[in-house]
Parts: sequence; C-alpha cells; structure tokens
Amino acid sequence: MIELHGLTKKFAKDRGVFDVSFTVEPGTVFGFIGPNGAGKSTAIRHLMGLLQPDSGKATIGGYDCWSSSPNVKKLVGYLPGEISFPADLTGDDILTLTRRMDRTSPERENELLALFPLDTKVKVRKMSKGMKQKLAIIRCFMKDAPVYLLDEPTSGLDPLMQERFLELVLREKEAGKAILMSSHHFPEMEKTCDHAALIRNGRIVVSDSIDGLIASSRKLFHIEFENTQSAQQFSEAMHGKSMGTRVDVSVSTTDELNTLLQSLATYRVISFRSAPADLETVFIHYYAEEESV
Ligand SMILES: Nc1ncnc2c1ncn2[C@@H]1O[C@H](COP(=O)(O)OP(=O)(O)OP(=O)(O)O)[C@@H](O)[C@H]1O
Repeated sequence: MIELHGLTKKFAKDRGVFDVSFTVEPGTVFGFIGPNGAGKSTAIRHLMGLLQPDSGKATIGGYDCWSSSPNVKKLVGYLPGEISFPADLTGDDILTLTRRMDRTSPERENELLALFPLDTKVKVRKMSKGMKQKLAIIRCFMKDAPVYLLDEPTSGLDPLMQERFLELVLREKEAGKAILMSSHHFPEMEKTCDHAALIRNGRIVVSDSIDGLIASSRKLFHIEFENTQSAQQFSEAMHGKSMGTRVDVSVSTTDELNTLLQSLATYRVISFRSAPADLETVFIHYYAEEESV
C-alpha cells in the first residue's frame, strides 16, 4: 500500500535520504526509528507529495506521490511532526474545515473527541502543546483513510493520552489500515508495530519484523557472585561490567552464550537473571554511535 523504492533526496552532503526502500502492507504498522535529523520526516514528506525525489519513487495505493499527489492525498490521513494550525482559529473552526474538506462522519468525530477530550472553543494561540497535538490527532483520524502517516504522533501527549493513542492505532490496524509511524519512543513502537526500520544519516541501517529484531538483539544477563573477587575475575574474562558482587554481561551469538555458561560453571553463583530483550536494546546503540560521530 505504501511503497518507497530507492528514494533519494540530497539536501547537502550526508543530509537528506539516500536509497530508502520499504513497503507497508494494509493491516500493519511500520515503525520508522532514528536519531534527530536522520531523515524520517523527509521520507514522510515525500509520501505526502510535499517534496520531489532526486531519484527513486514513493507510491501509495499505486499512485506516484509526486505526480499523482491529489489521488494520494485522498487516501491518506497525515499527522505532521510540526503542528502549524492558524493561530487565530479555534479548535471548532479547524474541525469544521476538516468536516467540509474530507466529508467526515459525526460519529467518528465524537468518538475521537471522547478519546481525546479537548476544549474546542479555545483559539490555537492559547492551546498548550498537548492540546494542539490532540487536535491534530482528531483531525487526522476524522478522515477514515486507508493509509496513515504519523510523524512523532505522541509528542506532547500525557501518559494517559499516549495510551489512548496506541489503542486507537491498534484499532485502525485491525480495521486494515496501512500505518507508517515515526517515533523515538521504543515501548510504543513495540506495542503497535509489526515491522521497524532504523534510519541514520539518511540511510536505512536495519529493517526487520519486531520479533526478528528482538530475537537478533544482544542478550543481557545479571549475575550475582559469592564475592567481589569472583565477580571481577569473571567480568574481566567476559568483558562485563562489575558492581560489587554483581556482573552485567551481554552476548549476541550462541557461541558467546556457551562460552559464558562454561566460564560461569567454574564459579559459585548466587543468582542468574536474564533481562527481557526489547526494542530499546536493539536500537539504542545506533543512537549512541551517532553521538560519538
Ligand atoms: N528543506 C530542507 N532543506 C535543507 N535541508 C533539509 C530540509 N529538510 C530537512 N533537511 C535536513 O535533512 C536531514 C533530515 O531531516 P529530517 O527532518 O528528515 O530528520 P528527522 O529524522 O525527521 O529528525 P527529527 O527526529 O529531529 O524530527 C537533516 O539534516 C535536516 O537538516
């Protein structure tokens, strides 16, 4: 439904997106992860027909996002990363405009207003960041679109609203929508996404199903030894991190795991715990590498 094929747009050296390809099928959520300035919004703006690629292409429902932009826009609910409603309009004004433009159903609008309560009489200039975000979410989902492009959708929302937003995304996914969602928030990606890709310096560096990503991640173990001397010895041998009698150590291959278990068998161990693998473990080191560049 959503397809990027070798999408390339160069703003400056290493700035932009380079040879980005992925597909989002109906009834699935695709997570787009990456450090600040990595190229997530640029890719999403191409899908909205707001930018013309230098090469490659973006299509939605078979329509080219640049040359058939009006057809694409009919299929898409878009939540931009930066909300910029006219400051002098009220929430009601914006919802009325949306109703007219997208011929939305009053039931869907009321349902969304019940999920994300909002004083719609207030002018945009007087709204908090979270209020504007709720208004943008209501506006985006009022359109019962087959495709949603969501750029950092939970930014500014409080935890209850974040939770409601995730429920809404899961419901829309059940209804067969194709959803692309960019975020820096790993737990919410893990709850909603079927597939995720990490983009860095404009290039996709990892892309897989969530289960595949987690299965391939480094496994972290917390081990408690009888004394600090054993902990230190073991930690040095296994390149772990020791804190008193405790050692944290991670492994990525079966060979490494077996070396760890063999070495451990020569010590008296008090407790051995494996930390649950999650998306954060998979991706966080890409963010750390970015910092050290
Ligand atoms: N119109 C533009 N002209 C020139 N450079 C741009 C333009 N839009 C984006 N860039 C640059 O392209 C790169 C990617 O920006 P983009 O906004 O896509 O990142 P992002 O992954 O969405 O970041 P964030 O997580 O901070 O929102 C950045 O280096 C940015 O400065």
